[in-house]
Amino acid sequence: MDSGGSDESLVEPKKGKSKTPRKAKESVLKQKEFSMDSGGSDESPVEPKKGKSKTPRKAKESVLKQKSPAEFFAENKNIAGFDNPGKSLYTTVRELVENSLDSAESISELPIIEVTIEEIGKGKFNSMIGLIDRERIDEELYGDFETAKAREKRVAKEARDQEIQAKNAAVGKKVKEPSAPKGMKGRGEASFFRVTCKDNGRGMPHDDIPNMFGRVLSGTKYGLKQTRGKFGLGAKMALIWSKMSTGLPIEISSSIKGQNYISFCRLDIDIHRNIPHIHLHEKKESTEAWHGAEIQVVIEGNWTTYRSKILHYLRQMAVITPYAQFLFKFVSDASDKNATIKFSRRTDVMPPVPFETKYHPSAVDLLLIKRLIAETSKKTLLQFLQHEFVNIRKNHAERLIGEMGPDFDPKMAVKSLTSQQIVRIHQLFRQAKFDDPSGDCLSPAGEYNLRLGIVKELHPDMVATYSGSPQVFEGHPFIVEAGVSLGGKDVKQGLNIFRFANRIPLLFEQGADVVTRTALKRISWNTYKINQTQDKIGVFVSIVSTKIPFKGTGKEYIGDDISEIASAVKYSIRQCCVQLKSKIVKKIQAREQQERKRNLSKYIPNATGAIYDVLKEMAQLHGSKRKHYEGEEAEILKKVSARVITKDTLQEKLAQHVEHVDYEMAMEFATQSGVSEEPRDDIYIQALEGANNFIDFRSPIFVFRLFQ
Ligand SMILES: Nc1ncnc2c1ncn2[C@@H]1O[C@H](COP(=O)(O)OP(=O)(O)OP(=O)(O)O)[C@@H](O)[C@H]1O
Repeated sequence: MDSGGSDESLVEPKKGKSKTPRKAKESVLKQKEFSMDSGGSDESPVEPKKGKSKTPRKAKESVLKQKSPAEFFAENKNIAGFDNPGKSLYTTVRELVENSLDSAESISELPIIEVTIEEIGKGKFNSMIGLIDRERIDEELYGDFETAKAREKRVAKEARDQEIQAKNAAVGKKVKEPSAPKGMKGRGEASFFRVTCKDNGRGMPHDDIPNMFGRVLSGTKYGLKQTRGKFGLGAKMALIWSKMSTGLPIEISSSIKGQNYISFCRLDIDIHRNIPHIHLHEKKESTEAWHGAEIQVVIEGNWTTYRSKILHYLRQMAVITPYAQFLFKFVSDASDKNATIKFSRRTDVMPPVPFETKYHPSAVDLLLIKRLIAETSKKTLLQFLQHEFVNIRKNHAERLIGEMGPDFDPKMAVKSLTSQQIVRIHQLFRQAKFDDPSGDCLSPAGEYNLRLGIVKELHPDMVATYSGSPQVFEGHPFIVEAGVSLGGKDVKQGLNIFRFANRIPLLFEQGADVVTRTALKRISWNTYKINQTQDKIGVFVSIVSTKIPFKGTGKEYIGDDISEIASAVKYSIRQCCVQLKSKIVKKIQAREQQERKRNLSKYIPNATGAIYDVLKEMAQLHGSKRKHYEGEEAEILKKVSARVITKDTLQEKLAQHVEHVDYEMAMEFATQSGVSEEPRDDIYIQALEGANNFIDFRSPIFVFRLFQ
């Protein structure tokens, strides 16, 4: 429990690097600077004073105060996706799962992730924190207290409602869910959950763990790299929420490949100072060869209302990361609520690991240029331009320096640049033209994975996918991939939209998202023979980038205001629609033709009857010499008289002909709509023995002969 900030357990945050030397550049722990956050250093020139400023002021509201980032996010937790207990349970699961995926992928390990949500009853929770369960004494104090009169009224109303429902059910009308009784005051009983997430990822350096989990805005993913995490916030928000709702600390176990111990850390966060507050931090002997992390946090939540969202999230995550294995468990004292769901790995093909890239000159602002100058190891301006940015080669850098003016020189010390000179560089970066960043550093899900996911998830009748080439917004490369499906199981009529950003499923704030808006407003589905309201349309769009322009830190949607992204999304969806259109048109044509042939069969008896009557009449005329026929006609009439051609033979021939045409149409139909929908024919491989130097693949309708 929170010991109220005992000094012995406080870890002095280490700026930037931990003691342990690390090789991998991308895992260097960084913290975002905040003026308030002095990191506990005594040299800090301005000690933030809580409460009052020196100047005496009368008006209370004008008292100057500062907040730490942890305090800010604790007070505004909704902007990080922690709006209410249910949503907080969902966001906690997703933050932990996304960290696990990032971690396993960063070492090219096929992810194996186990998520357990254990429901903790009030009694168990109280005993965990050493609180004695108390019986209610004064019932009237409680929000759910009802007077005898109110109870009577409620029971009568419930009885009336039940009667109406029974009547409705009897006449087949839709039965409404009974609403919760009104008039309850208070927030009701809280539900508590222990959330555990275990992975087989990179693990964390022992000394960095406290800052990674106990200092808001610290993480290893601030560089320009496609990662799910970005803000250095998610895990800390789970801890802040646990501190706010249960007061319990977070527990982290971690081991790095080749390490012979497991780091264990139990900590909470000093919200006012934004530093970790360590309860226990130790190295345990390890006998197993496990590497990865296991994070455990106890929070208030609401499983009933967010169950489907959490499962939906995991299912969609399994769609976009089919190379990962997820095991989800819900454990409760009520055994009928228990559930175990395994999302098995469906492919071993993992997209390549995205790599860190440098800034594009058009993506930097003044502040960033200053930071890059302060951090660079390069000595001269020329080296700085050439090595700290993408798409500036040596001679290009020289030309740019020439353009900056007479007080610039390729050999000048980059650290000696004045503020004005930096502004000049910035101005030139904005005006000059540079090649677009290549997008090599990105790792999209891939058309194959996307298609696999769609087919697995929706079992559609038709699907088309498209993978766009890298594009750029504000100097950041991005790639859009899309899939459009028609039909399938559990798909509602109209548009069913599935959004992914840096391989994270986005489930909330759908209405304002660029994908939803594009699909709803900018695609004229009719043009592609798709009925926007009647057809069951699945629209999948996955965007990857070194910077996903999420609205808010909750990573719930991408706004519709970045024209480059909006038009790339539109283009990708349209490309899928174009592919679908040709399939749809052919399918319609084939179906119409097939229909025509079937109609023909229907008329065979009448048609043959009529023809045969005419032939018989003609044969009689020909036989009685009242009319003379020659050649082929005479031959036919002779066969009619000899009863070689009868009504039955005619009918048979006509039926055979229609059957034949129908078969051809069916074949064409099968080719167009995919073999999976048609009965399959076996094909046979000829035995290898024998003198032949070829292998035949035989089917009733074709033979493939492969020569050796
Ligand atoms: N399961 C894990 N395995 C390895 N490292 C982890 C794991 N979970 C967290 N970390 C480390 O802790 C850091 C902080 O995680 P946190 O979730 O707070 O932020 P983030 O993932 O960097 O960004 P975001 O707030 O956008 O999710 C990460 O950058 C990562 O280095």
